[in-house]
Amino acid sequence: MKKLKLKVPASTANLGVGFDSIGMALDKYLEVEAHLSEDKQWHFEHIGPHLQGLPNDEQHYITKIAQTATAKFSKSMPALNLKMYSDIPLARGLGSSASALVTGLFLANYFANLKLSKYELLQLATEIEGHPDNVAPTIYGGLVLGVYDPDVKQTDVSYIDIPKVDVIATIPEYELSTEKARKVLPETLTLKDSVKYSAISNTMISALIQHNYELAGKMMMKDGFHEPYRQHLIPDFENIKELALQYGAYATVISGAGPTVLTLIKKELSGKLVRELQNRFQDCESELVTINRYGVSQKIINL
Ligand SMILES: Nc1ncnc2c1ncn2[C@@H]1O[C@H](COP(=O)(O)OP(=O)(O)O)[C@@H](O)[C@H]1O
Ligand SMILES: N[C@@H](CCOP(=O)(O)O)C(=O)O
Repeated sequence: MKKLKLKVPASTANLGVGFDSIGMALDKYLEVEAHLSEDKQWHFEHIGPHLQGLPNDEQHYITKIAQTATAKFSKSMPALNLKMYSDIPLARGLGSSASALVTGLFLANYFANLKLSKYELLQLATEIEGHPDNVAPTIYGGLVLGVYDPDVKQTDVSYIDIPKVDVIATIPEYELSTEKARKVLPETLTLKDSVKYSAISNTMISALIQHNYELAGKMMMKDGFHEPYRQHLIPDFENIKELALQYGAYATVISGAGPTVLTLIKKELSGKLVRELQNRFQDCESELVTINRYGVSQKIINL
């Protein structure tokens, strides 16, 4: 019997101005061990606090994704026995659903023998998710920029060096589903505003490439695509940002759809700030997170 082990990273999307387009993989993981189920039924064992309450049968999101992927190639997905552990809190803006989606696709790829490359898996992942900002870094690692064109179902991605900064995630104890946080966004933007915010986004990326973190940070905090509409859903956001900027942060932005708040800061200053954030915002968990460079990893074990 063969067992597949997956280690699937979390991600932080948007980085302020890169709505639905920019994301970075983080060293927090969904870890999965899977083998064929003897009784041909799906079984899930969820370990740790974050996965409690998820279904333990074929209603599971991961099962549905695996079945969707295999059906697309006219194959059938065998039932699996899965053991999962995660340190990615759900519905906090750290890409837990993208990690689950990528898990489902990698399981389908291996157990239904689809033989898809990472590039092809990314195409599939983005087609399901609708935007590549979480799934692309989750699959490839690092900082990824991407665009999905639904008319031709094509995703193109590009990479830049990971920023040489420390990253602090301030994670509230309450959940905010991406679905809810997308409902507060406007349907349209004027041409004038679209030009302004894409110019800000372009400048942010160029500054990141040049390791000019002061300018990149300044641009990140000028977002007009999503942050102004979502801030009211995260009552501590402005106070966290004010404190971080007092402590010398380059930028503080909403991570993904929130409610996690992400701060980029010089390595020399991050320790002091993370302790102060923990002290001042005791209902949140503030932690230093490192950037994951390699994306999802998989190992096959012969039992
Ligand atoms: N490991 C997982 N297995 C199954 N479903 C998951 C898993 N992780 C996340 N999900 C689903 O995704 C939802 C959270 O997705 P979402 O609102 O997009 O937030 P985020 O992706 O920012 O954590 C969860 O409530 C759950 O339904
Ligand atoms: N671009 C999306 C990203 C959602 O990320 P998540 O981690 O909150 O699922 C959005 O901002 O809606």
